[in-house]
Amino acid sequence: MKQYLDLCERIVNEGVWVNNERTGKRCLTVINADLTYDASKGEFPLVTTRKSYYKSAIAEIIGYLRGYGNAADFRALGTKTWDANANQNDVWLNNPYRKGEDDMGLCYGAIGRNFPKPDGGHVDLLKQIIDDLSRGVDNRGEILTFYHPGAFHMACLRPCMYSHHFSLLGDTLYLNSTQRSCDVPLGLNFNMVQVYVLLAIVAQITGHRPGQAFHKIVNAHIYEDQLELMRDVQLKREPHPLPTLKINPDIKTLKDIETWVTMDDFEVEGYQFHDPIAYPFSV
Ligand SMILES: Nc1nc(=O)c2c([nH]1)NC[C@@H]1CN(c3ccc(C(=O)N[C@@H](CCC(=O)O)C(=O)O)cc3)CN21
Ligand SMILES: O=c1ccn([C@H]2C[C@H](O)[C@@H](COP(=O)(O)O)O2)c(=O)[nH]1
Repeated sequence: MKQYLDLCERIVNEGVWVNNERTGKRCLTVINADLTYDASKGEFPLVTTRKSYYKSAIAEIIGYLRGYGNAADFRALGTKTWDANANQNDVWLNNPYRKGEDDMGLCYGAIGRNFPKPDGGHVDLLKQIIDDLSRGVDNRGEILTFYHPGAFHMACLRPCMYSHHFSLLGDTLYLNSTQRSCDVPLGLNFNMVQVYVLLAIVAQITGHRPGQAFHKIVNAHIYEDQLELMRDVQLKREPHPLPTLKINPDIKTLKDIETWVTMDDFEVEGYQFHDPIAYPFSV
């Protein structure tokens, strides 16, 4: 929690105003932040200085792992967070590749689970990684990437947290996740949860102990219409101790994640939080 609040303070104190053409808004911005979550100690990185909707965040990452490319599938899993990008952005609404209501196009898991090969066909990057890690193999390239510049024109948004690199040391699993662009009040609140859950659940289904997750952010920003709430409300609050996350131990395979897992399989214990803050969202 301290590293999140330190990043927010740093943006407020040292950030530089940058015009963003896509949203038409100005963002107070810093470059480079490195956050670490220690899953071996069960340090679940949940924001406590406002109510955090962690089930919604977990639904997003499970949807990516399932290869979803449709906001209705995300809603069925428990999050409405893709509705706006799928259905309210004029550039995407006018894109000839958009396949109707709720389509998000080729992004996130829709790419990573079905990555096009230049010589034809596709690769399921996640399945390859799970198969290797389950055999105790780390080939030093266990990278789940959602980043395909050749598909950007076929998606509602480029992936923000675009790369997840797994490593094995003995029986401990590590994760390095990289994010190119980060909406710190809204997105990061979710992304921290997602990095932790990704490490914890992949460790669980491949039979390893979760170690540390290293989360690299390149462009970290606060939108102009979020600044006052962050500076004058959220940053004035005292954080509570971190809660712990319990994942249903019956989840044992990638197939389980793909077929029956719901948000009821994730329980947070000991979550103390301050009142909700409704930050404006930029489509
Ligand atoms: N501008 C922007 N910021 C983001 O963080 C973001 C995007 N766009 N587009 C793609 C996804 C969608 N994400 C989102 C979208 C909405 C919320 C949001 O509204 N969160 C509220 C309520 C969540 C709920 O009730 O489920 C929050 O208070 O956290 C969070 C992340 C993260 N991403
Ligand atoms: O997981 C996510 C997804 C999105 N974001 C934020 C970061 C930016 O504010 C927008 C995306 O805009 P771009 O113009 O494509 O950079 O969404 C996030 O923080 N986390």
